[in-house]
Amino acid sequence: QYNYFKDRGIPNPKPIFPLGNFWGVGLSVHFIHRVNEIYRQFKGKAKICGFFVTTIPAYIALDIELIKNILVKDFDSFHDRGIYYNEKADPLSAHIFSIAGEQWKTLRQKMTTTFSSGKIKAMMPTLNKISEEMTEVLGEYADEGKTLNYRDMASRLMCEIVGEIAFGIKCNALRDPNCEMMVLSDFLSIKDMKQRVMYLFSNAFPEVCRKLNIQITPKDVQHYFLKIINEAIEYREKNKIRRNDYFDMLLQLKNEGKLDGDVTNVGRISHTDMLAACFVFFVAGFETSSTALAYALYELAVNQELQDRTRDEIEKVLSNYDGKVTYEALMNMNYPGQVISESLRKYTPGNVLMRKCTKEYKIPDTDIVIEKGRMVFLPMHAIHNDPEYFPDPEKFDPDRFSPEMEKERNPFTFLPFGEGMRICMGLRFGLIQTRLGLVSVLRKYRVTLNEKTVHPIRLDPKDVTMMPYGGIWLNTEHI
Ligand code: HEM
Repeated sequence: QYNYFKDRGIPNPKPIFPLGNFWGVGLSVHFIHRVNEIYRQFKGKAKICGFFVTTIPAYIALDIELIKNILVKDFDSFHDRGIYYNEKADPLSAHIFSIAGEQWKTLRQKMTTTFSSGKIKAMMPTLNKISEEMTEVLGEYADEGKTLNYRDMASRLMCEIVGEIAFGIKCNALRDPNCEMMVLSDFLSIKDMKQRVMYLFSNAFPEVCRKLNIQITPKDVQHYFLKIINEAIEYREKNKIRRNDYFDMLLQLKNEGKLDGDVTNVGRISHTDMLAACFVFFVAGFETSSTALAYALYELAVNQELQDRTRDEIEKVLSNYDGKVTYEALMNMNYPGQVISESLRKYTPGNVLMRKCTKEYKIPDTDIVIEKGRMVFLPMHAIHNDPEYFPDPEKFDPDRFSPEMEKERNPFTFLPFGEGMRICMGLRFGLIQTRLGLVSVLRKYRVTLNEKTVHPIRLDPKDVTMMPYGGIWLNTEHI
């Protein structure tokens, strides 16, 4: 089995039975560090290399042109992510991030309009109310001179937003770090060994697992989310409640097949689609946005000059909007936007993009043929930290994203939201909520590094997300 790549003339790091190239991953080595090591070992020597997830061969694309082809030009051969889902046994798993083929295409077409700028604008009053509550909580920490784990606070902010916007409930995460949704969010880290083995197994043998009706969403998570979503559907339908939130839009799609004010009828979504669409907001939007915000604040705490510049730019832009944090004001915040981009570069929350080969694929100008069914990983965190594309990659430098610098760069070297037909569906919303978080903190407070933070940051190897070991502890001072 371990001769798979050798027989095909494709370079690969030496595997050792039975874990292949996964020894230590999830225990002493973070998954992304192993991928980065392999990228650095073979980059420049080949367009693609192989590695073994236990005994299963998978690819890592090393060449930017090949990455572009996989994501865009040859999408036809790579339209799925190869993630296990099971509509019947595990309805929450069948969300748009995981589902495949025609089923994905139809649902994506129906759901695209839910993230238009007009729809997000309508959600701004709710977002502003939540950010004001966070500002109040931070004020209490500032008054008492207590340090705060901003990695956790960023998650609590995003949890509160997801609760209100996607589930129509107030989960009180800003005041209560142990609220149910926050506690359950732990499953996203896949730290539990049994859960990790289940993920590996179900993605390696999806057909077997489908036949056996294997459920990968933990039972307590499934129970909680099905309950709150079904209750909210019933309550809103019975009482004819209308609100400007994502949940309302999904209800419109479920019941009418189109959104209020839209002319085109895109077709109704099923009840199961609705359940999974609420859940995907949590799975795809919560951890990513909070990671981007927390690391941006960490870097600005380390570099006070950058923090002052960011704050000045925020005030300058807001002065054109009567000091109000509107959708347009957030979209026009160029430098704070660059700070978020730099955070997404250095700490890329979606650290590898995944594609499953859905139709045999010959890599242009080579003899290499990728078989149908094989997984290909696109190592975006490694590319974002490659000195060839981002000189001195350890340096946090938002000027890398000035319009002039961006023009000079191959756009496929910076893909924090992915690219092509499966690009992040919540991109605009993700940017808005992250910028809103940054603005809300910096307008009123100065953050400085507390000695409790492990500095420089080390990732927690047991976590699949970009979780900093020990948290990001910052002091909060009134401006
Ligand atoms: C800063 C915040 C965010 C980042 C960095 C991010 C990143 C990503 C990445 C890397 C992907 C994979 C793209 C690919 O494979 O080409 C993705 C997909 C996705 N994201 Fe986001 N995301 C963010 C926020 C959000 C939010 C707020 C939502 C809200 C629902 C969301 C929903 C999705 C969905 C549904 C997909 C799957 C799209 C599909 O397969 O058709 N994301 N995101």
